[in-house]
Amino acid sequence: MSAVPHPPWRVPLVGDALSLSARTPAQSITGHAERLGDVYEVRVLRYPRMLVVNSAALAEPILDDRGWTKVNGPAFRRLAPMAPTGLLFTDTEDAVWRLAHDRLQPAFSRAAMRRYHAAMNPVIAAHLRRWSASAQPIDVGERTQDLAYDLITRAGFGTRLTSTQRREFVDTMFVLIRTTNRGKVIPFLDAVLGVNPVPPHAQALRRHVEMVVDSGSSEAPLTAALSDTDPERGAPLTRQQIIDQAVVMLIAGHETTAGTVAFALYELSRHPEVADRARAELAGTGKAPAELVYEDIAGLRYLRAVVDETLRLHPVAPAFLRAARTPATIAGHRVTPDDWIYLNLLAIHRDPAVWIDPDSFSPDRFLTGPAPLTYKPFGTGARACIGRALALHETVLTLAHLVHDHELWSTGYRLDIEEFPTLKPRNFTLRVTARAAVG
Ligand code: HEM
Repeated sequence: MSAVPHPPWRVPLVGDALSLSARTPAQSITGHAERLGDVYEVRVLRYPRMLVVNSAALAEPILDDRGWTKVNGPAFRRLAPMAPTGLLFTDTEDAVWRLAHDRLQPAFSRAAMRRYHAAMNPVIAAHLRRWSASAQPIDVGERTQDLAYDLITRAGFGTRLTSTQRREFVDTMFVLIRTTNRGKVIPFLDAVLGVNPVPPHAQALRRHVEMVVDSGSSEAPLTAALSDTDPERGAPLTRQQIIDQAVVMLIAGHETTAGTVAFALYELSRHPEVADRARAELAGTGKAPAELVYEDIAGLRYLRAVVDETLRLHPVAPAFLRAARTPATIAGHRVTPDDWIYLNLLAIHRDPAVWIDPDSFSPDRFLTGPAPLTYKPFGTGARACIGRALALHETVLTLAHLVHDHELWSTGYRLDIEEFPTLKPRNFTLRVTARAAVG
């Protein structure tokens, strides 16, 4: 059995830390693929050995929950103390994961999606009016984040926040991620110290989340699901569990969709012909975006393909981790249940064995048949994203408003991807004007 390749500069005790960028870990892990191939090993300090899987063929069997299970890597481990029972952080075998999952499921049903749709439409229209009222190019990262946070608090919880309150949450979250991410200063310092404290900002963040939950409307899907006590779904959630789930919903439910809308805007601004086709599709509905009802969104197949293609090229959650349930092999290399397997979507989604011309932005590829099994921007199996339907609906609806009512003007931006920890275009600016105002 041959040795598994690894990045250059491996150092005793420190391992491969010198070959990884603490600022852009996912991109630096991917950067080694060209030289090291479809599978290679990364060792960092006392963390388990990690096998990076870059090809669709090697990834496919690992997507099967029967042989493989989710593990939480360093990023999740650092964030877990702020919401210990949160859906994202608990083990599948942990009873609280099943309980919270079953309680939250109705918040993503078709009936719930109809409610989100009705609540989201006016919020999106109001934000976009402000985008196009700006004479200057807008900071897309800031604007998409503000919009996505407004959407999840209003449509999900029925809580109306001021822009200052929204800014406070987003700022606190950034500081929290930055301070828990001490690895950005000294890579993987947590691993050396073996500590995982609850930083002071976590208290401020939890207080904000408590306010969102307590001022929510019982009609709103997430508030209703979290406070539901139907014994059919098991024990009611405790106050701590409710706040933990709300922390996860508010963070996972806005960071990711904001990044996806931002990447879609980046691609649309570079491909005006794609924006024109999406516009033509919308014109075919005979309705303005604000008049679209929930059922109309499923008919916007081209716009949905734009979102699918955006998430293929720019999976905002760039990887997920698995471990073998029993000893197994990957490309002839033995792995044990203690190893971490890093399913690298940045590489798997561009595997030339599966995708024609993989680096080009071509939504049409999603119109010709089902996506390959290894297209997994929302993860897989029991631990796949619970918010997938909401995220897709929200992104398509936002883009519908954007392309129908606005013109996008490139500022010549060159893509630079930030990891925080989800991906987004760094310092991306764009000019957005109302279409009626275009002369
Ligand atoms: C484009 C937007 C989104 C993307 C790309 C995305 C991606 C993902 C991925 C890849 C996972 C699996 C992580 C793993 O296996 O370790 C996940 C899990 C999760 N996502 Fe999302 N997500 C998005 C939006 C949302 C939204 C809108 C919500 C909630 C409102 C949400 C809530 C969650 C939760 C709670 C989990 C954990 C599920 C569990 O472990 O049972 N996500 N997401």
